This record gives sequence, structure tokens and C-alpha cells, in this order.
Amino acid sequence: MNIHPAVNDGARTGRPGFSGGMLACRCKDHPVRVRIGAQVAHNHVCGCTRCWKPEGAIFSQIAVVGRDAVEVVENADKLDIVNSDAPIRRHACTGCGVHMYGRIENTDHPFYGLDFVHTELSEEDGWSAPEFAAFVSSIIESGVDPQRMGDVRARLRELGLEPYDMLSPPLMDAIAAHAARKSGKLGTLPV
Ligand SMILES: N[C@@H](CCC(=O)N[C@@H](CS)C(=O)NCC(=O)O)C(=O)O
Ligand SMILES: [Zn+2]
Ligand SMILES: [Zn+2]
Repeated sequence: MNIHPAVNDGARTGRPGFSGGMLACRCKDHPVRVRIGAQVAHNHVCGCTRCWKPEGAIFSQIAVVGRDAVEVVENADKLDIVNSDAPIRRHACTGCGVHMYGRIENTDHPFYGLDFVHTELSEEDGWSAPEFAAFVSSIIESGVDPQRMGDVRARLRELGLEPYDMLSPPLMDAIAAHAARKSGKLGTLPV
């Protein structure tokens, strides 16, 4: 089962002190290069239909990093936004189709300030390893037989990637806290 090449044989662990590296698209000529000037956080595999996946993989692998740490350093003219209406504007290479970074422009979005990147596009070792599996049920929308979902979730658990049908509890909590902060209810209900 090809969950994702970066995790199929067990994911590499991140290196303490690692502070970023270079991403490159898959074009042989004039590849787009994006410098990431920090370690990523919340690395995970995502089963949604919108995130870029390598050929044959059921999931993408995606992490976040502060937008100030993301800089396109070569062939920026090859980038185009996949869907400007999506909350995450995925900047993809028009040559090879790889998504180089996803950016949120809505300052009210709970994750504003964070960009989404695929660390597998880097040759460096040391990026934080994927920690969980998000949007797992969404793989059905890509064509996976619903009857295979038990096996997929079992395989994810075997790989140490707890499956969630949206995001992990810390990220879901961050989204809810953002909403509660806006409504003025944050922390007002004692438990
Ligand atoms: N079931 C939908 C889920 C799409 C979705 O909500 N994806 C999440 C995870 S990447 C998201 O935050 N999307 C925002 C966006 O695509 O801009 C699909 O697979 O297309
Ligand atoms: Zn390319
Ligand atoms: Zn996704």
C-alpha cells in the first residue's frame, strides 16, 4: 500500500537544531527553488484531493512553516496559483505540476502566517518527521474503495501515523481557540 514514499518504510526522524533547506521542483531544466529558513512543524500526511501527491501515492506529505521563512530564489516566473479561491493558495510549477508552497492570504484565517510545504522536495536530511494522518476519509474522493478504509487506517497506525478525518487534536483545538477568541468566549466556561 503506497501511503507515501517518505513513510512507506518508516519515516526518517527530524534532527534537533535543523534550521531549514532548499526545495526544488521536478523540472530537469530551470527548476523552481524555494529556500525554507526554518524547521517545519506539524508535518503530516494529508488525504485531501487538493494537496499535491507524488505519482501513485494515496496521501501527500505536508508541513507548516512561518511565511517569513519561505523565499522563492529561482525561476519564480514558472509558478502559478492552482486555485485562488481556496483558503490555501497553492503555488505550483507550471512545468512539472509540483506544488512549491501554499499560502494563506486571509488574515482572519486561524493559520494565517503559516505556509504549507512538502519537505520531500528537499535533499536535506533533518526535517521534522510526519506525526499523524489528516483528512483520511477524503482519499475516497480520490478514488479509494471505501471498503479499503479499515486496511488503510490500520496501516497508518502501524506506521505511527494516527488517522484523523480532519486535523490532529492540537490543530483542531487551535482552530476552535481562534473562533472562541473572536467571539470573546475563550476560556470563559470553567470545567
Ligand atoms: N474532502 C475535501 C477536503 C479538502 C480540505 O478541506 N482540505 C484541507 C486540508 S489541506 C484544507 O485545509 N483545505 C484548505 C484548502 O485547500 O485551501 C477534499 O478532499 O477535497
Ligand atoms: Zn517544475
Ligand atoms: Zn490536504
